[in-house]
Amino acid sequence: MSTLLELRGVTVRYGGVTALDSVSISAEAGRITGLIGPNGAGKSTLFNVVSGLVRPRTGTVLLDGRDITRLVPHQRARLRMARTFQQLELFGVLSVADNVLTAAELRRGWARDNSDPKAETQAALERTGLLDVADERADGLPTGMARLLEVARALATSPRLLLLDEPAAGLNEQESAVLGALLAGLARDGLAIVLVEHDMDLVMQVCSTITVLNLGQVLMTGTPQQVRTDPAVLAAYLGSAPERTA
Ligand SMILES: Nc1ncnc2c1ncn2[C@@H]1O[C@H](COP(=O)(O)OP(=O)(O)OP(=O)(O)O)[C@@H](O)[C@H]1O
Repeated sequence: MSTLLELRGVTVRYGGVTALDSVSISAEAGRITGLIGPNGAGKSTLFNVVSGLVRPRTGTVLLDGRDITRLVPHQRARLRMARTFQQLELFGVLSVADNVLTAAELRRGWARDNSDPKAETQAALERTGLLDVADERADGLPTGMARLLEVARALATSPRLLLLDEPAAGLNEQESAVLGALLAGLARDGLAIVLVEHDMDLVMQVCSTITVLNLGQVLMTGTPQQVRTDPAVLAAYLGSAPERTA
């Protein structure tokens, strides 16, 4: 598998707070890379650095070997990276299908190919199991489906890198399992996925590699099994998430 995304020595400071301290992490095509850590560890900041919303004080962001550190967000999106947010960012009054179509049309606007936004929308809805609710208003969806819609919208831009910020927040066990199966399938199709998630069962099940951040630093990078049993990780969580699944 080839490395698609690489961060090298990325440091971000907000005033006196070091949100990321010389962080290096990579994500490969065809794999789900987990990014976990206690609240305030720097996970959202790292996503902001990758998507271009925050410029690092030092360090480099590479996509497919190309230095994209200085590109602004829309330039990066055109390089086919998509992101979902912790807070749902749907257009509530639009239908499920129109939420996805909006993204597919945006993509059509910048991509120089003859993709059909309607067909892309259909495919994304089918992939995420939302065809049956295509005509419903987005703000009427239960949380589980709304999270899937966020993923569908990201998929409609035909990404090769997908950044997911807590996609399982508010989902029950069964919905998380559906999401996990969807993400595993997307990775099998070649997508590089970076998953920030507090649902440790999901993270441990679908990720091939996990990086643990704590107070802006990489505590460790390893397989789920290595992370689950690492004393420093357990200490950082002070008896919370990871060891529950051990
Ligand atoms: N815009 C900002 N201004 C000042 N400090 C910030 C800003 N954004 C984040 N921080 C600080 O940077 C650190 C990292 O925050 P970040 O939101 O990246 O962590 P996180 O791991 O995503 O946390 P959570 O799991 O709670 O979402 C925290 O100390 C946070 O208070």
